This record gives sequence, C-alpha cells and structure tokens, in this order.
Amino acid sequence: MRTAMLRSVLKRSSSALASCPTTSTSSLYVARRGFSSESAPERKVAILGAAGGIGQPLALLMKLNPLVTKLALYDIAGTPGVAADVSHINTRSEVAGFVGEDQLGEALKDSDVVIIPAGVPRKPGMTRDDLFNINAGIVKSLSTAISKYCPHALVNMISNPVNSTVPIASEVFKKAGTFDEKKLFGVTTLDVVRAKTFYAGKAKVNVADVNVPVVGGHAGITILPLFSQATPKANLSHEDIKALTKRTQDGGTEVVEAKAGKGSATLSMAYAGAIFADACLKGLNGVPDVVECSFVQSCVTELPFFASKVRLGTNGVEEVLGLGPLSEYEKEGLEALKPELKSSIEKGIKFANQS
Ligand SMILES: NC(=O)c1ccc[n+]([C@@H]2O[C@H](COP(=O)([O-])OP(=O)(O)OC[C@H]3O[C@@H](n4cnc5c(N)ncnc54)[C@H](O)[C@@H]3O)[C@@H](O)[C@H]2O)c1
Ligand SMILES: O=C(O)C[C@H](O)C(=O)O
Repeated sequence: MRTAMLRSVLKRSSSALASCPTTSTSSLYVARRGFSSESAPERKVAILGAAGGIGQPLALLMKLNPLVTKLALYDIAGTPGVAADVSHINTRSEVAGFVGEDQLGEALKDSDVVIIPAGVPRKPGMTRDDLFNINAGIVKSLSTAISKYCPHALVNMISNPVNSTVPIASEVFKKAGTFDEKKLFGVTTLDVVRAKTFYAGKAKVNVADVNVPVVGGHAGITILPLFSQATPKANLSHEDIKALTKRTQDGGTEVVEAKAGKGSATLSMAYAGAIFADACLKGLNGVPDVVECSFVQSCVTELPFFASKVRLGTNGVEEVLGLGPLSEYEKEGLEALKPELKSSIEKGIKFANQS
C-alpha cells in the first residue's frame, strides 16, 4: 500500500517536472528509460539553510528524487529535527542533518550539488537588495566553505539578492582558486515557473505544455520574460503581454505582500529549486538536452552575469544559449534592465573583495 502511494507521488512529481518546458525531455527520459535508483550513479546533494521556509520543503522534494543517494541538510539551527523527519521517507537517499559551523565541512564533503537557500527573506516594502547587508555575509562564508570542502560541486544559489550573491560567490571562488564558471548558478527557475503559470492562465492553454524563457536577472525589471517566444503560441494583445510581464516581474512581491510579514515564496520556490537541482543532476549523469534558464557567467550581453537558457552537462554548464529573436518591447526591456543588473553585480563583486 505504502509502496503504491510512493510510486504515485514519484510518478506525479515526474510528470510535474515534465511540465517544465526545458526539462520535459529529460524528465520523460527518467520515466521512460526507468533510470531507476539502482542504475543511476551515486549523487550527494547538500542543502544549506535546510531548516528554513524553503529549505524544509526542498529537503522533502530532494528526498523524493531518485537521483539522490545522499542528502545533507545543514543549517545554523533546527536541522536534526528536519533530517530525522525527512529520513523516515522510504526513498533511495540517506539523510543526515548537520548543525552549526563545526559540522559544515562534513555536510559539504563529496557533494555533487550544493543548494543555498540560507539567508533572510523580504518583508513587505523591502526590495531584494535590502537583504544584501545580511545575506552577502552569509553567502560569502558558505562559499568559502564550499571552496574548501567541495570545490567541484555545482552550486545552486537561491539566497537573495541573486543578482549580487552569485557574483559574491564567484569572487570567493576566484580568490580560493576554485572558480569554475560552469559550476555556479543563480536559481531563476521560479521566474520561469511563474511566467508559465500566468501565460497559461491568460492564453487558456494547458500549463503542462507551456514554454517561456525568462532572461536577465532575478529582481524587478531585471526579470525579463520572453513571451514572444512562448509556446504554444497564442494571440495575446500587447496590453496582455505587458500585464503578464509586470506580473512575472512582481511575482515575488505578490507573495511577500500576501504573506504580510511572514516571509516570501517558500513552497513554489522549493518546487522551482527542486526542478533546477534535478536538471543539474541529470546533466551530471549525462542525460542529453537538459536545458534550463539560469543566472550564470555569460557573454550573451556585455554584462558578466546574465540569466538565459543554459544547456547542462556532465561538467555543469555545457553551453550558454543566446536570447533568440526579441520583440521591440523585449528589446526595450533588455536595455532598461542593464544598468540595475550591472550595478547589483558590481555591488556583489565589490563586497567580496573589500571585506
Ligand atoms: N531565488 C529565488 O527565486 C528565491 C525565491 C524565494 C526566496 N529566495 C531567498 O531565499 C532565502 C531564504 O528564504 P526562506 O524563506 O527560506 O528564509 P527562512 O528565514 O525561512 O530560512 C532561511 C534559513 O537560513 C538559515 N541560515 C541563516 N544563516 C545561515 C548560515 N550562515 N548557514 C546556514 N543557514 C543559515 C536560517 O537559520 C533559516 O533556517 C532568502 O534570501 C529569500 O529572499 C530566493
Ligand atoms: O521576492 C522575494 O523576495 C523572494 C523571491 O526572490 C521570489 O521571487 O519570490
């Protein structure tokens, strides 16, 4: 009975992953080829900030992922309980909880993928940049530990402001001599998840079939959904596209306001983080054609970091894909976002190098 229930959860999570435009082929690959727990390589995933609002549901989703064999849950408090709880789920991975800096090295050792949702979330009225003063230091110290204990891991940065925390991590890794631009990712999957949901609602198409690339960065106008490339095609007016763009850009704020002081998106973020980590694991395992949007080191524009579609492979980023044809409205959005994104990137780089 329990096995049947679990199978149904995994089957459902597999088809949910398949609804992500860019992961659909690879997710189906798992389902169709029966890439079972026995045949997939051993993979360790560490979550830093695992006892938090995102960390807990993300721990649950990664425990359900059959590609994971070891799941390390690290936080400054609360992880023994989360780990004990999640560890009772009868899926492939072994779960261990780690608490406090003394245990960070052990949590990170031999990790293939490190996911970082550690840090404070927004309250109403705040921008993501308002989190910089606290989260920059947290990300810097966690990145220092990564460069020491698992320098070859793929790093999935969730902590905000992503437009600055990714550059901070890159500088820390450069200083330590461990930077590999193929292995550092800002997680922007939630923007894609939102763009797909909002587009499907407006276009009245099946959300599971929708594809929408989202490029730029992860804050306000730096989030640029490319609805001109959305599929299935729909005959939406310019006003509709403008409204969808604005709603995608303000998606985080919509949740922050609705939560009224109790934090920001956690459940949808855990879902998005699990999709992105799953894509990284599939890439590492050699599954072909795994493509996701992510904020990475980039030559797509003149900015050193930029979110666009990225092909994932056995070393992390296999190829940073271009933007494709943009509408006039999107071209304007692209030019408009550059000054803010540039300044957030520079702020992160400066912080990492001065302190
Ligand atoms: N990239 C995105 O799309 C996206 C989406 C949602 C939230 N976020 C960001 O994710 C972060 C976490 O959000 P949340 O809602 O989970 O917050 P939360 O406060 O619920 O959880 C954060 C966790 O981080 C832990 N933490 C703090 N310092 C730490 C350290 N040095 N090492 C390890 N863990 C530490 C805390 O103990 C806490 O458990 C925020 O910065 C938020 O803005 C990003
Ligand atoms: O909006 C936030 O502060 C959290 C996150 O970046 C989001 O997009 O939901």
